[in-house]
Amino acid sequence: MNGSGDTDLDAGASDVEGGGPDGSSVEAESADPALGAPREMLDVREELTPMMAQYTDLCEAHDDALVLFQVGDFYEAFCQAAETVARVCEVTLTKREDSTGRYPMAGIPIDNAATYVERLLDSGYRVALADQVQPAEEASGLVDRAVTQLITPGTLVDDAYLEGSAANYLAALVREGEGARATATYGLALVDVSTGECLVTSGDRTTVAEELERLSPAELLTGPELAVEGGSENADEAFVAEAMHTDYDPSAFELGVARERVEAYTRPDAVLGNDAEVRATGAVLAYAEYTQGGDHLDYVSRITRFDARESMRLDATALRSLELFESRSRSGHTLMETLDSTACALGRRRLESWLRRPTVDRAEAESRLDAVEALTGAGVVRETLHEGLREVYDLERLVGRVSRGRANARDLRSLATTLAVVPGLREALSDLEHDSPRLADLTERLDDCGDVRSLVEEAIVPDPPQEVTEGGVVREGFDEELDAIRATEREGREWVSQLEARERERTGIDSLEVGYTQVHGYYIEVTNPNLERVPEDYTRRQTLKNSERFYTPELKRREDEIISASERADSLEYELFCEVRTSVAAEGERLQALADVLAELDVLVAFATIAVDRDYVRPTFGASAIRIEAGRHPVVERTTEFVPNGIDFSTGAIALITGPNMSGKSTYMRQVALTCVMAQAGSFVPASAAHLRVVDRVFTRVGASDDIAGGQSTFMREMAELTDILHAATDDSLVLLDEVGRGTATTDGLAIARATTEFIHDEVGASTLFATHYHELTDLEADYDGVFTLHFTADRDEEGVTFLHRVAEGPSSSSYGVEVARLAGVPDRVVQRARDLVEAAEHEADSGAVDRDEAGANRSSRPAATNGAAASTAEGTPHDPVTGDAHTGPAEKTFSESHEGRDGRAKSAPLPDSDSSRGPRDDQNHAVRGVLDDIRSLDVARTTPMDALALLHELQRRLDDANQET
Ligand SMILES: Nc1ncnc2c1ncn2[C@@H]1O[C@H](COP(=O)(O)OP(=O)(O)OP(=O)(O)O)[C@@H](O)[C@H]1O
Repeated sequence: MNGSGDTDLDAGASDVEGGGPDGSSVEAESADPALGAPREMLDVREELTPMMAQYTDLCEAHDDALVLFQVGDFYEAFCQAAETVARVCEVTLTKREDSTGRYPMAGIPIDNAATYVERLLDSGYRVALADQVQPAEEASGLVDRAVTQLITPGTLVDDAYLEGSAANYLAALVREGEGARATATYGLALVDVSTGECLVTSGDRTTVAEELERLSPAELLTGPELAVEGGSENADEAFVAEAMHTDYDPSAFELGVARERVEAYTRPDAVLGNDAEVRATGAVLAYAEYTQGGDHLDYVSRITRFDARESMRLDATALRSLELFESRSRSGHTLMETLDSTACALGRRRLESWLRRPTVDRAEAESRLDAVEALTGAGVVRETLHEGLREVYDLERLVGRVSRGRANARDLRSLATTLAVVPGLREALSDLEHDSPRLADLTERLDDCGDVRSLVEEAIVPDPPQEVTEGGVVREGFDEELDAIRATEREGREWVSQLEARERERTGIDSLEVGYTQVHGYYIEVTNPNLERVPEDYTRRQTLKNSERFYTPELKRREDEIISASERADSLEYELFCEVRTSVAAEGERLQALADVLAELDVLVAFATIAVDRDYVRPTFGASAIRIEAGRHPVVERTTEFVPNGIDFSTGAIALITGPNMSGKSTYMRQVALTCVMAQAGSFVPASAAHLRVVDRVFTRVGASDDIAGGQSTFMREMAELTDILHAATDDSLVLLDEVGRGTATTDGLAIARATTEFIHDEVGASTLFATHYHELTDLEADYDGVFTLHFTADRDEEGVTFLHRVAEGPSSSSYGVEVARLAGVPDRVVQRARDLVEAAEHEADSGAVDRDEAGANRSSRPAATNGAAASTAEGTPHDPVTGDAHTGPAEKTFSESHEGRDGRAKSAPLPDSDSSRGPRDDQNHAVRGVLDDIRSLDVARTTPMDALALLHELQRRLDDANQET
């Protein structure tokens, strides 16, 4: 372990934080008494026993981690660390007493250490395993101990800690460039220490923050420039990562140091990337090395630079609301889980990566789809490939272990088993090579690494033991010297095994027995009554109650021979095993390349199998608008009898969707997005036909109730997300808006919804699905060519409402909100009262509509609509967001209604600063002046986007109020 120098954690950094993987912050490490040398031991340092002095030294050298100190079969912790271990691991707190004092002590059994270490990791600790690195019998006094592994959430390598096959990333983040954050370049590097995968990207703050969220590392290192006065920049919303935050040695982030390290991991002609990328990569590799014992990590041989624009952008909100990897519903199902019919861990990780980053390269998507199509038509081949791939072990992690010198003989046999599968896969694929260039290429790249396989199969026994130092690992015939030693050992044992019969015959003692004990070795046992018949060459070894034990000079000689042969065989076997492991490690790159092919093949086979089993169709890509026929939601259809619904954006880019609650609007919108994600990942899609265009980004603003996190009001959060969408969406984006504007007053909400639709129509052009309970919004269809309406239907009879989950053209007439309330169990009296109110409102609306039509004021003209929110609001009818009922009334009526309080009284109170002697126009001018003054006095440089939004909202409200007062 390299505990000092340039790879040491910055011990002096008092702001080093240990945050739990759950993102919870824990005390600064320097303040956590469980870390570092125990104070009570430091006080008596000179008098400490050698073992306690060793413990103190190791704690001091690894003060970023909780040190677990091997004492025989246990890992021990002392003092405050013991108290923490006892509490977190729920083990007994005991005491250790010596001449210097009594120290709290807690121990965990080494055999079962993983369970306890995991608990410590979950509590936000890094764990340093201080192992005995010298056999106890060789030590003349104190046994040597050293930290052999630093276990941190982002650098896990042991299957016992890693959750399934998912990637586990350590990330480093840096900022390059002085000046405003907005103009700086951010660099992000991630490494999965278990597999050697390394990803690097850079870009502006938003892009990099998004990638950070998308790849969701378990641990995050930040460059020193990101630590700002009063806390870390990571506290800033853009970089909220659910990762443990580690401040690492700043020198590792220095450009020169980082460049040197990155160069050691890349080919001489490799393009290293910009300074931000180099610094982030250098730092992430330095820390990865540090945790793994300080050595270069040979198996990290594929540093992949990527550009966020190469894949469909999906921010954390989109990932969450589309339930790609995490479910928010009770069913607990996700897209990943629904599509995961992969056969091996390699494939599972690749599937996750393809879904997390669907390609925007049409040729790449088409090439994957060609391969899937070829496989859908070849059931037997598919079956053969799937069965073969089921035998494939996690080759990437195996290679990682081999390369770190941590693989045991079983790992090598697993590797050989995996390689043995490859010829069969090649053969199966040879039938399909002509149908898909991609499959042909994969077949070509399927290197069975026959030399590696032969080496392992010749060297290692088929079912080797877990331990590699105790013999029984190397195969007969692999090494002449080993065979000779083993022959000696075998001969010796055979001689001993026949000794009993020989000696019985020679002495005439029928009860004579030959045996062996660990302590005394071989013996000849004679019971007391037969002692006088013992021959002269017997020497007494041990006296028991009823017998004596003896040895002969020949037995002693044979015993020494056997023991020395056995010891020599064990150590020679270990030596040979290590040689084999090193030879395999030297082929790491080839094996990783094979892993890459197997991973991809597995996903393609899985996609094809699912496509056939679930009746998916191959999507086509083109420049024209998205058209999906009889589309389904891939996850919901697994558990529900699903009603297919299509979408056709060729009639317009913006679909306004109305319909009762629970009718299927959200499901419908999500299924369109999921179809695009799946297609760009390379999968067939759940539909009868799908013509798609490559989507650069999916935006979701879905659900108003679930965003209270982050301390912002729901509405603020909703508006912030809307801001992001309106700024960043392009005409290649897909935007899902679910009830935007619901979080505020009806008038404002409708105004915002309308203005948003207009803006997307005029400025953005993105394919947009907008589910809304503001039925007034559907009027926009008449004003804008690009806007069309859809609605969900339901049957209503005396029994109540039956949702048909079927989409149809045009706006809906009613949304049956009251019936949903009834279904949900709202008391009858309330339901009945609500029905009466709805009826009354509908009645009023009907008569109003007649008036309005007669007055010729039924539709706003386009110029009026583009006047913006205030104009739209004035025209819009407040819509009950709870029942969702639509009842288009006369503009005049709506207008006056919107000024009535809940008690029905007109809101005629003057604005606080209005002068009652002034006329309405004066009031309006006064309000406008006030707004202008406020804008002028605003310090733009010091205003955050959120403050600006809030202010804008407030100013709009004031203008609205003034407008209405006139
Ligand atoms: N096409 C469909 N076929 C069958 N069941 C469906 C379909 N679409 C939705 N459902 C089911 O209907 C229920 C309601 O769907 P969803 O949440 O999409 O409705 P909604 O209109 O968005 O409701 P709300 O307005 O209350 O948010 C869900 O349980 C879903 O599983």
